Amino acid sequence: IKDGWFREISSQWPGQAMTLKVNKILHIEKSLFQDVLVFESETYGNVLVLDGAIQCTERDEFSYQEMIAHLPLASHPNPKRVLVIGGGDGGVVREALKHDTVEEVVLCDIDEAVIRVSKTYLPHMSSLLSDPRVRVFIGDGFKFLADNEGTYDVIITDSSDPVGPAQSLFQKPYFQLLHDALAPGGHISTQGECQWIHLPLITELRQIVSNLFPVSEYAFTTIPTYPSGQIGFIICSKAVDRDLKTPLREVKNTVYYNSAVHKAAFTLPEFTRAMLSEG
Ligand SMILES: NCCCN[C@H]1CC[C@H](N)CC1
Repeated sequence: IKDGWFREISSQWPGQAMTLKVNKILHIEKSLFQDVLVFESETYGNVLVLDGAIQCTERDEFSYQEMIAHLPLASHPNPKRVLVIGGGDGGVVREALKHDTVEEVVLCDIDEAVIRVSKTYLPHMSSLLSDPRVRVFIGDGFKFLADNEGTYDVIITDSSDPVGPAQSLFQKPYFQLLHDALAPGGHISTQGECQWIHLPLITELRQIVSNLFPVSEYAFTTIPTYPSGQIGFIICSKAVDRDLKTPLREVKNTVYYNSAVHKAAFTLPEFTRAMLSEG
């Protein structure tokens, strides 16, 4: 932070950096896995930063949390058991609980510091971590998945970037574990980075999932504080005839997501569509 501005400078998005005006630094910590920073911004509320990358801000987090959760959940006929890998801030858990069919949400995040810090500084995201339908585990998602084959209707991987603790969550072995931990007809969604910056990675991910799942799609949403103002999602189904682009029911109490936005999210610009279809 220099002259009162936080700059999201990273080799992952060379030559560009989102900058936010800082009112007050609220928390700095080096956890077992990453550098944790929370600051109060002038115009985006409290901001959580891990290893220099913006994870969520109070002002725009709902876009990402709603879309990564409702795209796989609203297109699933009867999701009861949901698993969130990562997502220690609690935003995805909050969204999953908006589905009346959901009986249980299990969260597995490797870093207890993220959960602890979110409870203090991101109350609107973390408050439902204490809901009776929620169970929280601190540990490696890899191991958790391996111990829970054929169990979950929807598994959401709400991860940081493919550098540091989340690196393994962008590789083939992880997607195989996701596939095997799903109940029949299950869905996954994963944080799918940005088409303006990570198209080679996204292409690689699409190839991995198209060999594992009968149905796989890429969708994206707009979100001001992520690099280039948007973020994508890899959405897959184990059911051969499932249409992930069609919501099967309305989701109430959302701020970004609705059925029209659900369908539109899968409409890709030509440069992305072409790259992903060539593979
Ligand atoms: N719930 C936390 C969201 C984490 N996802 C982010 C996507 C964009 C990345 N540059 C940083 C993590």
